[in-house]
Amino acid sequence: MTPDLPELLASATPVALPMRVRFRGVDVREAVIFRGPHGWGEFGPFPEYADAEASRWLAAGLEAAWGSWPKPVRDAVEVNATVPAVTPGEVPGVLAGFDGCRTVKVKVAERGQTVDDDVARVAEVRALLGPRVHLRVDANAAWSVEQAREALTRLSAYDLQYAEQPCAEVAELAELRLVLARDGVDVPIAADESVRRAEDPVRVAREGAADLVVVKVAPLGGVAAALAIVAECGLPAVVSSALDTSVGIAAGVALAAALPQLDHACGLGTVGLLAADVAQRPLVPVGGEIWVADAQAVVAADEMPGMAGHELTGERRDWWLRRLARCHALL
Ligand SMILES: O=C(O)CCC(=O)c1ccccc1C(=O)O
Ligand SMILES: [Mg+2]
Repeated sequence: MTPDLPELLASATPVALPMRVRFRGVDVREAVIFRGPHGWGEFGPFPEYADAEASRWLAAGLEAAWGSWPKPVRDAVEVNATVPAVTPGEVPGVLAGFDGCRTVKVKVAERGQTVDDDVARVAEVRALLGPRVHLRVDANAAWSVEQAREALTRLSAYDLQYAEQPCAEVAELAELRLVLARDGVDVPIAADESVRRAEDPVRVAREGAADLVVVKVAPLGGVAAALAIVAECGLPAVVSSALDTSVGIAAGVALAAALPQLDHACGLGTVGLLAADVAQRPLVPVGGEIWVADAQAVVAADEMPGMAGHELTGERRDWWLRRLARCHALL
């Protein structure tokens, strides 16, 4: 499943895709796209990640291009809209990129903002979409237990499906679950960073610190590895993206399609946050779903015409190719 380095470098193309909306503090998403005998793969660990962590992202890309994926057990995957930490006025424009989505994830606890900003954003989504849509929030580990208690108590007025990674530590998540239960605040807790960036991705489940787990193919080292982690966790799973191009999203769809049980919409609509994509037919939700056959078609395509005009050059290109080589050496 692992090609030698020259074989990998032969097709490796570092690209930079502009974003429609700033997300995670970035407005250009960079990644390397390559092609193996089975199709296209993506390597796009965030720039600040060290090589050991980034090499798992490479393993996932190589699984797509040189390996294979488990058999799908469903034809389509329901997808959520993802709303970055924008102002209420920007919410309609963001939602317009997510056709037919009946679940919305709203980013909260952005640095430099307040709980009032979060409440205003969540209230705007609820007001625009009505009571039938599922709303979840994602704090990306930014809150203390006390801050999470206060924020989620206020946000629970808008009926939340769950709160994703409200605090950083497993022990904090466990404590928060007890505090919310004691207060009668009905907001389930999902673990994201506690799974994808942890030494032991199953610990959060073992310690009863989450009601469900968010799983991402690239940081967990591939579809097969992520499937095994979900099985070991024994909790409901939500597949999410790492802000990938359509190539990485296709791997997420493969995971979501192979899970024995899938009861929640998945965070795989994020191509809608990009202003450009590599694929001929970008893998965005239609009617709130992505079809597994469409994801398979992206990976098997002969060409990635969207790469044209977005190839990195010079220092940035060299940086990505050197990083790719270092991570390859770690596999
Ligand atoms: O889950 C989603 O709706 C979209 C993906 C997403 O939020 C995300 C994308 C890139 C990096 C981190 C995250 C995150 O879930 O924290
Ligand atoms: Mg998250």
